[in-house]
Amino acid sequence: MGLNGKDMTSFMSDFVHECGGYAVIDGGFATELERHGADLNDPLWSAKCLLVSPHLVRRVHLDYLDAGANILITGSYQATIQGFEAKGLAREEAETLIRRSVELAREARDIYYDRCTKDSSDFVRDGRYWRRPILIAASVGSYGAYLSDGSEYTGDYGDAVTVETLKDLQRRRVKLLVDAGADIIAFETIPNKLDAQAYVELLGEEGIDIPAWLSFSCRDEGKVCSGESILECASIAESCKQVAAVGVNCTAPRFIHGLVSSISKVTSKPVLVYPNSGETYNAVTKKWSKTSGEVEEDFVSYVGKWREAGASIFGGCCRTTPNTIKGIIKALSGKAPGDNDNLKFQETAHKF
Ligand SMILES: C[S+](C)CC[C@H](N)C(=O)O
Ligand SMILES: N[C@@H](CCS)C(=O)O
Ligand SMILES: [Zn+2]
Repeated sequence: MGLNGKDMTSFMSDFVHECGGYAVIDGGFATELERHGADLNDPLWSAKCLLVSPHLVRRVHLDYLDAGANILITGSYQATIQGFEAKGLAREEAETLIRRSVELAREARDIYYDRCTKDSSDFVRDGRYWRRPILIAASVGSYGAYLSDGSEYTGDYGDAVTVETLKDLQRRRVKLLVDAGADIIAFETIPNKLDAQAYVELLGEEGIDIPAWLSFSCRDEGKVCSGESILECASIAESCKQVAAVGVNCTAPRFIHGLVSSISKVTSKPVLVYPNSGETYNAVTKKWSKTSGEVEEDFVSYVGKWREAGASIFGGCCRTTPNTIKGIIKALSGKAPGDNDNLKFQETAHKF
């Protein structure tokens, strides 16, 4: 059964509360697939693994649950019907793979909970059963992600692309992700206002009955990748009651503090951040390289500042790993996952 508008708006603030004041997203999904040996030099990028190595997708989700994440982002970032059809798959097969992305994350969550129940020393508290709240966020990469030319970092789609073009790409895909049992839609790495506008319209037009978040890729402390203002983009998200959180992902850590401060000025929704490592992506070679002349401070050392600026949901994007997530949790809680005292943060809320 779906949520009503009011519940959708408060869905993530309720979840953050349930988690103990802040929630932790996973880290780079594609990055962890590559660490397990996947070759993602393909127009489908990480979505290739839904087709050729679904066991690895489940494995990566489990890696992030073991690291302590409260939110798993599915492997559907670049999984589109059109993208799979271009590979020669039938429409039905494409739709099955898109649904499968959510099912694999749900399976990982079930395996994780099952394992926790069996190894219950971390699971029983004051004689009662508790389990860490875990959400499945269905990734919807932007139109630029589908193009597979790195334009999620420029926001430049050319004049021929309209809001209708973007909605047509995403419409069926979003419904499949919802029907497969996602808890929330993660519209992510959004580089411009056009994409944001399309998502907000789509949520209303299609009567999507689960909440969504909108997360932008940004070029500096004040602008999304297209050069448009983060304030204007965040305001589009703020205007939609189905949007339960707004924030920034796949952006260099050094810009996040300023971006969170700006976003916090125009929204009462929870602000989420899951930056990348600060490296630069080459869409031709599909490889990352260190940005010349820039030295990133340790990602984790920024986390406290992001929290002070108003963020309450934290994770990592490209080139971050389960270790990054463990570091984030340590920075926020002062303890590593697995420490018993950490139950306040890690194991709150859900009572069987
Ligand atoms: C977030 S980027 C690194 C994803 C990959 C890109 N859309 C590509 O296909 O090259
Ligand atoms: N959820 C995607 C985002 C890419 S920017 C991933 O982590 O691979
Ligand atoms: Zn990323």
